[in-house]
Amino acid sequence: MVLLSRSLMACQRTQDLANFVFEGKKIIGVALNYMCAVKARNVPVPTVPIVFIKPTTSYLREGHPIVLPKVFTKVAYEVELGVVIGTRCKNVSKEKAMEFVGGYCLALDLTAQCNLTAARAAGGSWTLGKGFDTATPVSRFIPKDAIEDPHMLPLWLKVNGEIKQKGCTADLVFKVPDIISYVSKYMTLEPNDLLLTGTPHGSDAFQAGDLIECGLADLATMKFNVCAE
Ligand SMILES: O=C([O-])CC(=O)C(=O)O
Ligand SMILES: [Mg+2]
Repeated sequence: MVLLSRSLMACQRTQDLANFVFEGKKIIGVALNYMCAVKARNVPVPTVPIVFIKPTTSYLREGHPIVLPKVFTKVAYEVELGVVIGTRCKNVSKEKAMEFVGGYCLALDLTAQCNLTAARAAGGSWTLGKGFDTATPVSRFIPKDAIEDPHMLPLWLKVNGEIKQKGCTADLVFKVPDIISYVSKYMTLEPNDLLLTGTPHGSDAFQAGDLIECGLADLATMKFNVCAE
């Protein structure tokens, strides 16, 4: 009988679950969407949302570890408010956009920084650096009614018990209706599609063996062990 280490078994279980059916058809992210992150990077404030797509195979639920791909040397955590679309929509105005929200979640937009830098330098896409299996851990679904105002929510992230990110959605450059309205000019949003609204200042690299914990107001917390592929 072959004896497997606990972390190897965990990785294999996660790989089996890479085919998790994500109930939406897409995960859409917005980059550089917190004023504190824009200031920290010393870049101009975006004039339109910087939008990217992550594959649904990157989706991960609590109870399974984040698996860092061998090909990346530096993967960063990014804690984010996730917005779950409730009703199919296209070309919606900012005024009507909130009608199409079904709920929310706490999410991580894990990002291989080395790959992003290379991709940016080449003018290429961020697909691989943000799209690997397990790159989008998400909490349980938070019903829309549980959140009166999605732009007043504190969010935080700890690595091995040490606080690394602390922000508030009041600091978003583009608010939830701005993002829905903007993206829906280009593509139909469908029920359960997930929008990642960007991360506050403080995103940095983590590694195998780490414990990542994060929270959104008093609405959701989640934690993930990290293992190497
Ligand atoms: O990874 C990045 O550089 C951009 C991003 O997703 C964010 O700001 O949330
Ligand atoms: Mg992000």
